[in-house]
Amino acid sequence: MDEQGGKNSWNRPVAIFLAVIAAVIIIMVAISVVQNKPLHQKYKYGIVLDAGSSHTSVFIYEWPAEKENNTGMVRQKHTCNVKGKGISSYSANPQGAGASLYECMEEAKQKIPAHRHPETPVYLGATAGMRLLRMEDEKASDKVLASVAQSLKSYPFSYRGARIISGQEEGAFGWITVNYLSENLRKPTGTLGALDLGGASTQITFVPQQNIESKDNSIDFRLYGNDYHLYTHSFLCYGKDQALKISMSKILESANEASKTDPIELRDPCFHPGYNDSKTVSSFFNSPCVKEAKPANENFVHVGLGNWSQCQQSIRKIFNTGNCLYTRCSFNGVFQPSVYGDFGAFSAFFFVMDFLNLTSGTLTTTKKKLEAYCSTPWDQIVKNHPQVYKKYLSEYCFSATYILTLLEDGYNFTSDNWKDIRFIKKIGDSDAGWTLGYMLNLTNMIPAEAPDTPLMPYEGYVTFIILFLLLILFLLVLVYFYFHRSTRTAQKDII
Ligand SMILES: O=c1[nH]cnc2c1ncn2[C@@H]1O[C@H](COP(=O)(O)OP(=O)(O)O)[C@@H](O)[C@H]1O
Ligand SMILES: [Ca+2]
Repeated sequence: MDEQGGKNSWNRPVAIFLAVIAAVIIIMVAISVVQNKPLHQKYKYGIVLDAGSSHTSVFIYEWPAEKENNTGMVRQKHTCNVKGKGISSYSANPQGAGASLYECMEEAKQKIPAHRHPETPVYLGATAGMRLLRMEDEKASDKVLASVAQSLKSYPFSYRGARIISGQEEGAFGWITVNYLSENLRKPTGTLGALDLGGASTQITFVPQQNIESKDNSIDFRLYGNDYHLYTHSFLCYGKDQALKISMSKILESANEASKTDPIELRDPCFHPGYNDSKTVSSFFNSPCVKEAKPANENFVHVGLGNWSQCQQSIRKIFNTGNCLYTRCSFNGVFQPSVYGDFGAFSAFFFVMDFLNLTSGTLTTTKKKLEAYCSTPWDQIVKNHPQVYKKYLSEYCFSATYILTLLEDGYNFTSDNWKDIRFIKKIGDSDAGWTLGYMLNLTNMIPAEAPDTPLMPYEGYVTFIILFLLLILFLLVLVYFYFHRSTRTAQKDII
């Protein structure tokens, strides 16, 4: 009896003690696991309106509420294209600019949960169309901005301003967008240059290897603890729509001098053979980019010739490659270091090259394909693409020739580094463009210093806790057997 009693008096309290410890640990761990579980993912939202020269787009972004400062966390949730032309086209009717935003802003109200509306920032940035309007008529551009501001304030979001952004901002924020989306910013690996082609301006931004000789072209950022020294330039009037106006006005001027016919015939190598359309002179002598004297005749006939190499010759005339006061220039006396690294080419660079299936291939094969395309008769082109908006369709030969000339003769890309240009629309779910970078900057979502090591994700945390629990149980079992054995040894010794 004594022996039994001796064994029990050792084992039972130890077993009870260990069981209590195990129960307490299990309960604590269970509470901790339940408490740390993200209830359900909470999102925050931001809205940016890209008021471009040709049209306005509304971008809605979303990101997990607790992860604002991590790279790659913000994604595009929705886009809406505002009906009609860009806001600068409302100069004679400014109220129309604000009213035009109605449908897309109503859509934004539907897409963003109502309880988030008051804290959702909304920004409008206007680009080159409004820069040109401001140059021509500052009062009119102020009225258009006031009209869109008034409209945006009438929505339940947090209005944060409507302004004309500078060319440097447009270039730099495009660069931030593509590098944020490619998750290049927290790694020591290289960055992606940004090439943006709009209707009224074009931007080039990259981290150069050479010194930046003009301070207007230099922008510094400190992002996630890394310093970036960027080269950027925005060429006003060198978007594809303004470039077409300049190019046509130059051909028209010489046609006007030579021709006695009325209306004048504008024989254009950049349009397809068989293309023939009556146009008015005022429809393109209506921009501060066009410097040529306006011909007296109001009407002219636009006749296509479909000659790619002549087209390129005529486009070259709009790039002035002399007069460089620096060690190297792109054109019009603008300093540019040699292009370096990979580039993402987006917006109209993508629309045009994608439509013509020219997004891959060498510079030589690209030129060959384009030559064949430009010489295809207009009726054949229309037959092949019955759905496509005729204005876009008629201009693709010009636009693509312009793109090749800008990249090769303007920015000095060569057949060797042509492959470094990637024509892209999106990275992941989000469009490449300046809007995302603009919002990230204004909401301080890219910190200058790298955030502390991110918290362990929930799944990792659960695994860690389970392993910890197994280890504790294993130790308890070991302790139990240790006492069990020492009790038995003690009993044997007694016997
Ligand atoms: O599907 C398309 N095919 C060809 N061009 C397009 C398409 N969608 C948009 N674009 C062109 O892209 C350009 C966009 O320019 P945007 O309106 O952003 O001007 P900005 O950036 O100079 O202010 C315009 O020239 C527009 O015509
Ligand atoms: Ca644009």
